[in-house]
Amino acid sequence: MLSLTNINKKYGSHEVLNISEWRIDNGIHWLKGGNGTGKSTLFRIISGQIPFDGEVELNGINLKKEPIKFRSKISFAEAEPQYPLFITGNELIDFYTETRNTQRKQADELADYFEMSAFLYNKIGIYSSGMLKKLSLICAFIGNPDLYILDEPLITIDIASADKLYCLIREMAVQGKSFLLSSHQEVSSDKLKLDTVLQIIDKQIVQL
Ligand SMILES: Nc1ncnc2c1ncn2[C@@H]1O[C@H](COP(=O)(O)OP(=O)(O)OP(=O)(O)O)[C@@H](O)[C@H]1O
Repeated sequence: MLSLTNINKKYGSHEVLNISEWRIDNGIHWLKGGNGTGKSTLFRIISGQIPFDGEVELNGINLKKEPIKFRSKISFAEAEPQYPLFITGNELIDFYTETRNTQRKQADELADYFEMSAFLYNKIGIYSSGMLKKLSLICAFIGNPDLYILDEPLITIDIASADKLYCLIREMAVQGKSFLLSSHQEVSSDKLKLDTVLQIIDKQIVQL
């Protein structure tokens, strides 16, 4: 499903990742690990957000050769989402709906599901951190990608919302969608059946 080949990422002279070969199949994958090991950097590479040396392929689509097609198959929710504070949740959702070429109905159902509908007319600047996180999760689920990358999806959301997120991930995995998650909190096996648990050790991805 997802493969990385000869990935090298440096910030200046600081080398963060050096991965010769790595691949994962469809499923739910959890990337754990300590602060600064390179999880967010890896996610930004896979989602085409930052420059890097090497090749990334998702279901046979190469990120560098077919960037638009590749991006349509992937969705990425940042650990700490940052949006313009002067737009409303609705305006952000409209943007995602339009760029992902999908119906607004899907986003409305997601907003209801995460109990965010009442806040979507408000400007993002007045959102609480949990509301902002839920908005970013709603945006991540808009469209029909093959792989969802969720960086620290559990931070700042309440227990009920976390349970809803687990439930949504389980349902979508049954439909054949794949997930790459990071979390500093343990992901308990009764909430999610993980296919692999991964960690970045010495700039490489290791399966635990
Ligand atoms: N834009 C950047 N410029 C310079 N260095 C960076 C940049 N982004 C990340 N780094 C460095 O790269 C390393 C990996 O950072 P990254 O954010 O990928 O780690 P992480 O595993 O996601 O950490 P955390 O668990 O704390 O979120 C760190 O040493 C960090 O300081």
